[in-house]
Amino acid sequence: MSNNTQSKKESALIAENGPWAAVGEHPNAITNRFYTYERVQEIVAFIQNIVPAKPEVAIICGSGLGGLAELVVDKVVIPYADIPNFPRSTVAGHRSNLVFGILNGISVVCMQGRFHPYEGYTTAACAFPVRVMQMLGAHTLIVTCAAGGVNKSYRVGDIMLIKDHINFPSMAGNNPLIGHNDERFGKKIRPRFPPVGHAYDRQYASQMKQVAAKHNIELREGVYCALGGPCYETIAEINLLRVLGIDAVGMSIVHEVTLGAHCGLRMLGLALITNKCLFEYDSTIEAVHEDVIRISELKANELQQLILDFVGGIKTNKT
Ligand SMILES: O=P(O)(O)O[C@@H]1C[C@H](O)[C@@H](CO)O1
Ligand SMILES: Nc1nc2[nH]cnc2c(=O)[nH]1
Repeated sequence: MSNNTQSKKESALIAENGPWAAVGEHPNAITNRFYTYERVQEIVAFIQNIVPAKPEVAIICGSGLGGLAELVVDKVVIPYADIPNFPRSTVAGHRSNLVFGILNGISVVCMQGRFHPYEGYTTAACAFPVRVMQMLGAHTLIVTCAAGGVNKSYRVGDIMLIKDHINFPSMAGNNPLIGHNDERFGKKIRPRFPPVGHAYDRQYASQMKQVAAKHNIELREGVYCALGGPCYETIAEINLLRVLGIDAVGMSIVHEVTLGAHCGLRMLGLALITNKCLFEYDSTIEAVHEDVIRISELKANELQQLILDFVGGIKTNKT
């Protein structure tokens, strides 16, 4: 059936039966109807056939930060393209691999490449791999990303521990949990209205601060906000974000953390400040993705050191 015929049929259905016939037609609801619990189970079974060992920690690598996965030993690499119904990353600085193995003594799975809404994926599609990784056995999710520094005191190359986030897409009605709430995702019953006020684990945050202090790495702590992208921000937008108390701005993480909270993961977030945001109209510097990747790769070692040490300190969960 052509798209046109399909939408004519849907319109006729709504005209005949009222607006409730459209329930479930939000793009995220459609995605969630596709990535059902059973489909996630199928993907998990496919992966377990290749890698029987359970990962404990899931790591999502941000722009230019995929090198972390190279530190994994006893590695098994599964290209996204080989996994049934798995999306592919289309952005420079993001490879498209799931990397399994051991990182500083703990079993991990790394997403070497993430999905962003500006690539054309719904936020539900961008985030659904979090459910896959949780179902594979992960109890912890570490999200990393490149971000622009909104806080005027931040410098290029700073690493920010994410204390909290502002999910602008969700505030505008684009939350990855829109649609049917399948209570089976996660170990407990997952609620229709999950709390996210403590999505970033406070104990993990203080452990990360200790790791940074040990390595003499200055760690900022602040609020990350996600916008839809792919444009970088206007000067007026940056000034607005600053008034709102936002420290760093990016185009990812928040939908992943939302699903992570829904399925009960303990989470830690790190943003690498790859560029200073524009505040002044007479400034001539503009953000460019090539610079974002260059700075990420330049500072990757520090970020990797932090994560390596941090995961080494996570108590193995044998339950
Ligand atoms: O995947 P992350 O959030 O690290 O990537 C950021 C946001 C855009 O994808 C890109 C812009 O340069 O970097
Ligand atoms: N939205 C946004 N994302 C980024 N990712 C890296 N730098 C930036 C930035 O300045 N703005």
